[in-house]
Amino acid sequence: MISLHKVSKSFTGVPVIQSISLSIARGYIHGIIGASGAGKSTLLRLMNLLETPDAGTVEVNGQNLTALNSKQLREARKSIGMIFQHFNLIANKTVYENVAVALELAKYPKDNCRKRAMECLQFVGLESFQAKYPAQLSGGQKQRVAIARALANHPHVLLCDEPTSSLDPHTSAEILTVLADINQRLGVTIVLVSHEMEVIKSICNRVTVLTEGTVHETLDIVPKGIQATDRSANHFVQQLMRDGDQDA
Ligand SMILES: Nc1ncnc2c1ncn2[C@@H]1O[C@H](COP(=O)(O)OP(=O)(O)OP(=O)(O)O)[C@@H](O)[C@H]1O
Repeated sequence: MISLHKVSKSFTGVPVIQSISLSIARGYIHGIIGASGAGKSTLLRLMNLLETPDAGTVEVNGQNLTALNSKQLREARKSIGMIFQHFNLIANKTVYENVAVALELAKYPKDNCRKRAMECLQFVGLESFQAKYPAQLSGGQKQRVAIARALANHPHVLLCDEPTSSLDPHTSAEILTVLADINQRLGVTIVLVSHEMEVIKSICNRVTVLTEGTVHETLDIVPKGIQATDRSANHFVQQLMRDGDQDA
């Protein structure tokens, strides 16, 4: 579904992503974990070309994004939703308008906009909040609106950048359940960046461990934890799991 081939990115001459090749399988919930500054968010933003790679190619759903012009890229991005740690809602628009704006920008047929926006709000359980403003919502509700907006254009892929990091554990679990539901019921492939192993373990089928802009290891996740394929990766994952436990 997503294929990165030898992708590199530097900021002001400092390499942040170093020749990464990575595949995200269709239908998976694929976690990306690593220490602060490892390059997780940058890697995610390279998947929809919010960051332009200095080298390498990014393919999504069989389309080489790096070869597209800006109009073609705008079109391709309709099938790639994204949510963020701080929700990124528009403060002076209502809940309904926050979702509808994604449809308007994508030139969704005008007659169907209302129906589609309400469908998405219904999916996240917020249809009765349509006239409220973001400031009137809890953090979890704001993230649900952001999810509804990300779903509006029927994406094949949902990129999630620390979607639960601003939320309390209970709300965090609710949002993760919504994401698992989107994956299972709508068949959307999800990439989930988090620094918390507990978050990754709760819904991901696979995890990539990032260290200093390189892929340390990609591991399949089994219900009781992580199936490490080598001792060093196992050690690293155990360390992350201990850190996660301390956070909890
Ligand atoms: N737009 C930018 N301009 C300059 N430097 C940047 C930019 N974006 C990221 N960086 C730098 O790239 C490095 C990796 O950042 P990134 O946000 O990808 O890491 P991360 O693993 O997601 O970290 P965290 O868990 O703290 O969010 C950091 O040193 C960061 O300061």
